[in-house]
Amino acid sequence: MEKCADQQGTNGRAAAFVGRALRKTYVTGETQVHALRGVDLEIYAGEVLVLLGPSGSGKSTLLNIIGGLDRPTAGELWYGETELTALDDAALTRFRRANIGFVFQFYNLIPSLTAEENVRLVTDISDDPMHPADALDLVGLAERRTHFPAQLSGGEQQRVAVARAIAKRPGVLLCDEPTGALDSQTGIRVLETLAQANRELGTTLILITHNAGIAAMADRVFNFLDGQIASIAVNEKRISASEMAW
Ligand SMILES: Nc1ncnc2c1ncn2[C@@H]1O[C@H](COP(=O)(O)OP(=O)(O)OP(=O)(O)O)[C@@H](O)[C@H]1O
Repeated sequence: MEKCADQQGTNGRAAAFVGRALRKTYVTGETQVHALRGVDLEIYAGEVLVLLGPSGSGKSTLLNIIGGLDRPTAGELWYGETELTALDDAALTRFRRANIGFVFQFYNLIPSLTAEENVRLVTDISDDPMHPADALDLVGLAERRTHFPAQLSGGEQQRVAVARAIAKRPGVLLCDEPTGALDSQTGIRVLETLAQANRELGTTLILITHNAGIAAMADRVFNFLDGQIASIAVNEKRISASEMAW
């Protein structure tokens, strides 16, 4: 397929992702749910992007498609020079392994493994990973390397999950409600860690949240409504997680 997308964003930054006319329809028996109804998007390399919108508006569906966990029903999606929608399953899995880190609301750590061993699960199968101890150091948990998840607070467990996601040095970090299960102080600490990865590793950071206050730490905000991006807000100046109103 011819590449139809302009790879330079309006502000001159290179686009990490370009999507055109993305649709996703879930079919369950007789019922069809149109989760994405023709989404056009550009996501710039190195930006912090927040996806906001009511429950069911399509945010997670889009995040899963960007991360190569799912495929659109129609439309095309590019990552740099690669058309993701043209890849077979094996190639899409390779793309995901090489380029994407995920952080979910529930940390999904393996209870019988220490913090460091949880991170090592990912670094063992990556090409150019950080040392697991360095990734834990980056999220401020160097002293907790040998602790098991049950010996860590919720926020600390989420920071282990962040360390696990960034240890393979992914180009893109996708976070679905990463602070949804955390109190404000702990949530802010986790967001600071994510912002630090964006700053120090240049990782493109895409974050779903229901907390509109978090939008202030983004470069841009996609406001979702009924399976579409209804509007895009640009923050001229983004604030640090610690300055945020929760
Ligand atoms: N696997 C699935 N099968 C059928 N319908 C689905 C599936 N996944 C999502 N949907 C539907 O698609 C629509 C969009 O869901 P999605 O999870 O993307 O929304 P969301 O904006 O992330 O919502 P939330 O904020 O509640 O997580 C919803 O109506 C949802 O019920």
